[in-house]
Amino acid sequence: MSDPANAVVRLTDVTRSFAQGGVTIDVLRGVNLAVSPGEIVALLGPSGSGKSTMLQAIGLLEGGFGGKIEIAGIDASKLGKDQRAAVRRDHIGFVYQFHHLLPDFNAIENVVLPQLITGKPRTECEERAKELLTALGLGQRLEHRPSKLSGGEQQRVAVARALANRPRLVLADEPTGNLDEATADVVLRQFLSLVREEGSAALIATHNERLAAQMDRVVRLHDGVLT
Ligand SMILES: Nc1ncnc2c1ncn2[C@@H]1O[C@H](COP(=O)(O)OP(=O)(O)OP(=O)(O)O)[C@@H](O)[C@H]1O
Repeated sequence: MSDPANAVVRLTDVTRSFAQGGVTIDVLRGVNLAVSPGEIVALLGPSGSGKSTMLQAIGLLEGGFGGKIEIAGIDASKLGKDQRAAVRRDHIGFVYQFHHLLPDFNAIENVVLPQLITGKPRTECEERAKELLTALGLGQRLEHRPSKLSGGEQQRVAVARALANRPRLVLADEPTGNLDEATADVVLRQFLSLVREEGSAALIATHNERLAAQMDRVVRLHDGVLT
């Protein structure tokens, strides 16, 4: 399914090591991956295998990586901090295990804020926020603050926020890991269906084989490489 010619993200021999207490741990030992436009890829691997480290690398959140990371054809290893932030803003949406919503803002406002940064008029941002939240079944929760939402609802707002700027790539780190099994199923189904509708590509880290089976492709991180 991957087409290396127009990959949304391409990793070539990506490495990452951490030095701790005089010992060096090689977490990523030469990761290669290409994700096609619109493709949804599950990233499986046991705890500590480096899934979060890999997502942080792709999200251009941290330096210190070896190899090459290209996002939408842009070689990120050649970019400075501000340029990396611009690539992140223009092309990437994130969903984390914990929602990280702003507690003093309601659902709509949490989805509007990342859009305002791009300079879009507020009314347009609000329309987009409403559209996404309604598609996720939150049409009756638009004005609720995070503390007034259930865990599954909070996570759905986080999904809407990640998709707000129409990213070409969505990165998700255990997006339903904090939810009970039944809620996780519902939220993941809605998440995948919206990502498909929007045409974004996605790389979703999970421990859960059953959830991974709902995605287009599964890659496994083991001993620092993908299999
Ligand atoms: N900043 C850091 N400094 C030192 N070691 C780190 C750092 N970040 C991650 N590690 C180490 O890298 C390894 C991989 O961690 P990572 O969080 O990427 O794994 P993971 O597969 O996401 O695990 P989990 O599924 O439990 O979240 C672990 O051994 C971890 O201790």
